[in-house]
Amino acid sequence: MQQIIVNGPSQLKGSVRIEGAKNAALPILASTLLASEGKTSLSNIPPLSDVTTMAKVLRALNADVTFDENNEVLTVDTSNGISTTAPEELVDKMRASIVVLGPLLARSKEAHVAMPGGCAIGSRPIDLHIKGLEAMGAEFSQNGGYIDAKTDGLHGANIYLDLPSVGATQNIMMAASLADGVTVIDNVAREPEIVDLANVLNKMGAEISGAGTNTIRITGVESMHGCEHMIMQDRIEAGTFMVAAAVTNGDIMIKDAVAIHNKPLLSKLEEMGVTIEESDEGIRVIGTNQLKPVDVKTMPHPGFPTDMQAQMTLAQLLSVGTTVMTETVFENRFMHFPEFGKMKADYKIEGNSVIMFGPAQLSGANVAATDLRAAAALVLAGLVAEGETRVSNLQYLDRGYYRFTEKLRELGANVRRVSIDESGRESLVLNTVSSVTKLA
Ligand SMILES: CC(=O)N[C@H]1[C@@H](OP(=O)(O)OP(=O)(O)OC[C@H]2O[C@@H](n3ccc(=O)[nH]c3=O)[C@H](O)[C@@H]2O)O[C@H](CO)[C@@H](O)[C@@H]1O
Ligand SMILES: C=C(OP(=O)(O)O)C(=O)O
Repeated sequence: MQQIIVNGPSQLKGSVRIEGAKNAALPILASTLLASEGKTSLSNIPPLSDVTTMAKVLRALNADVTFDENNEVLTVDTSNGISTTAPEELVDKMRASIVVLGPLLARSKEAHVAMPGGCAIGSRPIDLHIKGLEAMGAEFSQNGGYIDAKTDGLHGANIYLDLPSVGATQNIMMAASLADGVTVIDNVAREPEIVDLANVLNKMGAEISGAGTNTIRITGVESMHGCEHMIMQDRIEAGTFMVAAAVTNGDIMIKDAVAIHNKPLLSKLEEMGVTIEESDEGIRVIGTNQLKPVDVKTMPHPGFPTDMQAQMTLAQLLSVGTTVMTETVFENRFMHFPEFGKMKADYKIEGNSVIMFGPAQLSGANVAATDLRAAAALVLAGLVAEGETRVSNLQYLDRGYYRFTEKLRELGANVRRVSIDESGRESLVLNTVSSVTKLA
C-alpha cells in the first residue's frame, strides 16, 4: 500500500509545469483508430495510469503503439487493420474507454466493447452515446458484459443531445467523421477537450466545424490518415495548483496555463480575494490570509467544472463564513466530505448541495481518497491542516496527476509518498512514475 504523508501547514511558492490533459489525450488516442493510412504521433502525452490503460485498449484492438526513446511522443499505427473487441479487463479499469465505440463502428462497422462500470461519482449511463449512434444507423445489443454494435454503414443524422455529454459528443463526432453524409449534433459539450479532439480529427482528414459551440457539423469523408498533434494542457491539473496557491496563502506561477480554459475558477478565486496575474509566462496565483465566502454550482463548460469541485470545496471550507457548493453534473460527488470531516471540517449535505461552515481549522488525519479529484483535494487539505495527514487509495490520484508529490515538494510542501509493507515498514517512493503502470 502507498500513502502520501503531508505535514502542514505550509505556504506554496514557486512555479509549476503542467502536463498534457488526460481528458484530451484519452479520446484523441481513441481517434487514432480511424486512420487507415499513416501513423499518428502525439506529443505532450501525460504519463498517467489512464493513458497506459487506453494504450493497452488500442493494442488489444491490434494497433501498434510505441513511445519514443524519451517517452515523450506516443505513436499509433492502425494502418494494418484493427480488431473490434475492447476487452472487459481493460474497459473495466477506465470508463473513458467507451470512446472507442464510435471509431470502431465507423472504421469496421462493428464493435464489441465491455460495458464500462458505473464509477463512484455517479451511475454514468451511456444512453446518449447509443441513441446518437443508432440515429446514424448502428444497431445495439447486450451480450454478457459486452455491448455489441453493428451497422451496414453509418450515415449522417441530425442528433440532439438531451444533455451536453462530453463522451457522447466525442463518440458521435468520431463516428460521423467516416459516415456517409452530414451529421449535425445539437446541444453538444463545449469543453476545450472537444475542440482539441476536433482539431486532431480535422488534421486526420475529417471535416468538422463548430467544435466549442452548441452545434457541431460533420461532413463524413471516405477515409482518414495519421497526423501529428500536441495534446492541450491539462486545465484541471492547472486549476488544482491554482487552488493550492489560494488555500495556502501561497504564490504560484502556473506556467503556460490558459486563462480562458479556467475562467470560471479564476473568477471565483478573484471573488474570494485571490490575486490573479496573467502574463506570457502563464498565470500567477497569489493567495490571501482571509478567503471571502463564495457559492459555487458545477455546470457543463463554460460553467464551473465538476472536476474542480472537490478542490474548490476546500477553498470554500477555509473561507470566512458559510458557503454552498451545488453539484449538478454527477449525483454522487461529495464522497470526500466524510474525509474532510475527519480533518474537522464542519458541513452539512442537503440533496445535491453541501453547506460549509467556515473558516475550518483543519487538523491532520488519516483519510482515504474516494475518486481522482477527491485524492488531490485531500492532499491539498493536508497542506493546510495542522499536523500530519496521511492520504491512501493513491490509485485514484495516479489516474490524473503525474509527479504530484514531487511538484508540491518543489513548491515548498512538506510532503512525501511512502510504500508500506505488510509488517508496517515504510519506504520512500522516490519516483512516482514507477508506481504508475508503464507501457513497455
Ligand atoms: C475522460 C473524460 O473526459 N472525462 C470527463 C467527462 O466524462 P464523461 O464524458 O463521462 O461525462 P459526461 O459529460 O458524459 O457526463 C455528464 C453527465 O451526463 C450523464 N450522461 C452522460 C452520458 C449519457 O449517455 N447519459 C447520461 O446521462 C452522466 O451520467 C453525467 O451525469 O466529462 C465529465 C463532465 O465534465 C468530467 O467530469 C470527466 O472528467
Ligand atoms: C471524473 C474524471 O475522469 P473520468 O471521466 O475519466 O472518470 C476526472 O477527470 O475528474
